[in-house]
Amino acid sequence: MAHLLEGLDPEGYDRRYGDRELTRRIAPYFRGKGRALVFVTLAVIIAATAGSAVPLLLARTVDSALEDDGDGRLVLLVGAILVAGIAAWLLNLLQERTAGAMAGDVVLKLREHAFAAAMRQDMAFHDAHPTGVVVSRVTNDTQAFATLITLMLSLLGQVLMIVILLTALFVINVPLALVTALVAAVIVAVSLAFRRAARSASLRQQQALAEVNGYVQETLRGIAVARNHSHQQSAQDGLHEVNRQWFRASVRLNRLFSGIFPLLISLTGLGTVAVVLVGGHGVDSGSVTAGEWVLFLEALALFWSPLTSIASFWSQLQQGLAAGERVFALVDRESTVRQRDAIAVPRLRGEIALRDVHFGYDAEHPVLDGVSLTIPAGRTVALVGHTGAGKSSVVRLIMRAYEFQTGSIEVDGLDVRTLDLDQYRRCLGVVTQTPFLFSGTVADNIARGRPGAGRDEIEAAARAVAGGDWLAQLTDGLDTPTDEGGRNLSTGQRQIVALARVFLQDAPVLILDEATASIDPLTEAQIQEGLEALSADRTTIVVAHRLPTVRKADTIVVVDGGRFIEQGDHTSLLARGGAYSRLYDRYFRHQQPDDDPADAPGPRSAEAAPYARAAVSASNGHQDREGQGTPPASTGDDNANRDGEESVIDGHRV
Ligand SMILES: Nc1ncnc2c1ncn2[C@@H]1O[C@H](COP(=O)(O)OP(=O)(O)OP(=O)(O)O)[C@@H](O)[C@H]1O
Repeated sequence: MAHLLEGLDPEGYDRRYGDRELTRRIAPYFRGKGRALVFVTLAVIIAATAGSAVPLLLARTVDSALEDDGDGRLVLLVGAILVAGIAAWLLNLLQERTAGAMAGDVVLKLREHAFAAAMRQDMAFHDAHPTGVVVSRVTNDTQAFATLITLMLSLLGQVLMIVILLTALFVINVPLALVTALVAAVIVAVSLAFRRAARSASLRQQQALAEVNGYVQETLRGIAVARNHSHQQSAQDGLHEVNRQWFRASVRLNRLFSGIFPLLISLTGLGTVAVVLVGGHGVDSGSVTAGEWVLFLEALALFWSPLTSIASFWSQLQQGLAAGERVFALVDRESTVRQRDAIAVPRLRGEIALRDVHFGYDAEHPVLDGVSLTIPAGRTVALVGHTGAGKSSVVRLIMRAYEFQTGSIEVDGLDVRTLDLDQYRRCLGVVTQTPFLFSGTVADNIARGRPGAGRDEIEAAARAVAGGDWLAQLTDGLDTPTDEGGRNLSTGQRQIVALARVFLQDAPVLILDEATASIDPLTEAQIQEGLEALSADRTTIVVAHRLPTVRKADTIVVVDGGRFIEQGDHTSLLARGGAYSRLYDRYFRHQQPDDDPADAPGPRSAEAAPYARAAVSASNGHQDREGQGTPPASTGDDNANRDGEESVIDGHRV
């Protein structure tokens, strides 16, 4: 059977929880529900007792009729059967309603916890685990786990009824009760043996379903790419693959369940034959009354349902337990971004220092190789370099999206790992290359910068970017609807909305990853205007792709192969005639139609190239290193400059 499950491994953070541990984890979700629990338990007990009374009274009625006890007694017995039946039905109804409400409440809380756990994970987690798979845990698995509650109660009622009836059977006739108990024991033993296999098969099936969810979600998110590159067939093939895994897991589960039922039915059939034979013999010899014989047969029929449904319960029960394991694995997963302390940071001045920071997304591939940089509060630093050099990784570390391996990052002299993470992140205004907008309106998205902000504050933030002129390009100004992700807005417009959002947020530190996608000159001018206004009095770190941003930065840091190879301002770096000068010559200069002759690249005299902002310092600690002078990602002429380029070696302190 192992080949059926090839390629379906649990996710890295999955683990097995024992039943006891799962029970311990679920118990807190019932806090404050003591009365409801007591009521449900009592209702289950009374309903099971009333339900067991029905066959006992029935047996008594048969004997009474045969013994000719009189009509009055018969009517009394029939009335008692009716009352017991109605009581059992009514209590079961009330019990199920109360338990249903309780289960719903548990789903509410569990789902919120699972969602919070997914939200607090580091970006490495989200890189490794497709969104659809995580969504499946937060939605489907929480629900599947909560159905356990109603299932357990129903099982409890059934088992209780079996215990009451079996006790009565032993009191009435021990040999016949032994035959009945033996049949029941065999059925339960077979069901229990089936338990382990069913649980692991259910787990596999749910994993496979989550894989399908994840694949479909990811493919649909990238639908434009799939279409543009005629990837539809390969996308379909990919679905076929994950769908086959789900199919194999489902077939295995189905095989397990389809095998168990015929076996259980046959066992019960044999048991009935035995009770008929032994009971008939007992009636013949006078040791058993006809009513008691009927009771034993009736009991076996009554047992059959709960005993066999123990097996069918297993299906849901195992699915519920497996789902619980998956939910708690998510809740228990520790983010790799770990804070050692939670120092309050109501407001930062904005001085940022990286000291000998080493970082890799995984252990085998170092991305940042001992980078150091100090940015005084209120200054602007532009990170420039070729695609994959490590620019975005630097800002991701400052944002605490990933954990760095060694070195330190300090803000206002405090180790970033000791700060209250939520408060710290609120101090960072982040604008990514293609900002994500939520469905709603442009105003709603700006308002996310400061929840609770009034309309006038939102309007003021919108006007702070290019005087609000950009609103005229939208169909409905601030009330223009936005699709999920902001698909109905251009990349430039999305960046403007994100800038306005940061204006409202009024964060002391601004982190901007400039769009590499082409943006029309008007929008670019508006973004520049907004950026200038925003960065005026706050620390700004820009992953820069545009000349105006680079030129205006207090310090430009050239990133190459995970190292900071040059730092200085535009004029001084041009004067050096090094890596920046070549970047400028081959990339940035072309962005400026009216080339400033003063900007012509090439070595300059030291006097002509004073390093501006002496307070900004950076060093990579790697002297005399060969670099590559290739242009950034968006130039489109990467290959032309990749090879054979002399590189500047620069480990100086500014
Ligand atoms: N989430 C990730 N998981 C694993 N590796 C990554 C991840 N993001 C980036 N990398 C790798 O880290 C290196 C640096 O990437 P980074 O995004 O920092 O470069 P960049 O200089 O910002 O490039 P670009 O200008 O193209 O955005 C690259 O080799 C890249 O492949």
